[in-house]
Amino acid sequence: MLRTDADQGLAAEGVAIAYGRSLIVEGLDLAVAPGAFTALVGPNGSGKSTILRALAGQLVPKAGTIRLDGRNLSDLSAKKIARRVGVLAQGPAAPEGLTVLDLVRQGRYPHRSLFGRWSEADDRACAEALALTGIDDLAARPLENLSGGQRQRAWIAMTLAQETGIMLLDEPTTFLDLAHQIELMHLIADLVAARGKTVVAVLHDLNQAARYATRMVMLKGGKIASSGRPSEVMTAETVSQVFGLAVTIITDPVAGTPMCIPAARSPADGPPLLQIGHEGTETSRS
Ligand SMILES: Nc1ncnc2c1ncn2[C@@H]1O[C@H](COP(=O)(O)OP(=O)(O)OP(=O)(O)O)[C@@H](O)[C@H]1O
Repeated sequence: MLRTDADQGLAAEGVAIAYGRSLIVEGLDLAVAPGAFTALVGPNGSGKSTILRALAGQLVPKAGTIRLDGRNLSDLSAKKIARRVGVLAQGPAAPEGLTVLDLVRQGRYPHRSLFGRWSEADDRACAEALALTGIDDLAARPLENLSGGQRQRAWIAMTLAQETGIMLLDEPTTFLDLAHQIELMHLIADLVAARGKTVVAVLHDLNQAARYATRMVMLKGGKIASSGRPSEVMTAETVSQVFGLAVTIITDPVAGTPMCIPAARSPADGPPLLQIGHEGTETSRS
């Protein structure tokens, strides 16, 4: 059969997802752009994690189809999916006593056959994942003795060691201090630009999303409110409408990407403490 670009990567077609009787997502059409960094953004409870879990094959849609490289995800084994799609869940848990290196080595599981021996390629992938996340020196430490940010980097390293073409990351910057957040965003952007990875990341920081992602998908109430390049999605009108918050969009003075500044507090709270001047500069309330 002739394969086309449409057969490569992940795509949801007419997907509905429910927890029991509550329908969370309906009529979702989302073709994940191959070789792009897509940021999934939206208010709390808008369905970001739910959609990510469905794209990872962890939730079976009530209706519609999710395709991986043209094949129905529901027809593929967990191991087959894991060779192609790496997943960083939100708040993952690990058994007590597991060291960072043990965890990272788990990332190689999808590449091992039943009696397959640990290979040099496995070692190299783990070493590289530890180095990329800057946690080589923590390799022997049990996970439960680490700070939240160190633990989060260990989980990211495990996902990297999996060496998949597609990575689905649910709030990867959770627990990370600002410097490590920026480092991680650079790392993701580099993996996409230099290694052709496809990344979908749930992000709460709209400005980081607009700065580093090449595409944004903004959700509201389980539906796509807007999708496209950050400059297309990050408009004052869309952000205000989706988040119910008046905002001003200025140009990020460093990256040149759209940057969202909340323009006012709720009217009940009185006038804003800070107002945005015409040139995008902050002026204090007098
Ligand atoms: N396991 C579950 N069982 C029942 N309802 C759930 C479950 N997980 C999520 N939900 C509900 O589904 C809706 C979407 O949740 P989801 O976690 O996908 O949102 P989100 O956009 O990722 O939110 P947040 O930004 O707060 O992480 C919410 O109303 C939530 O209460």
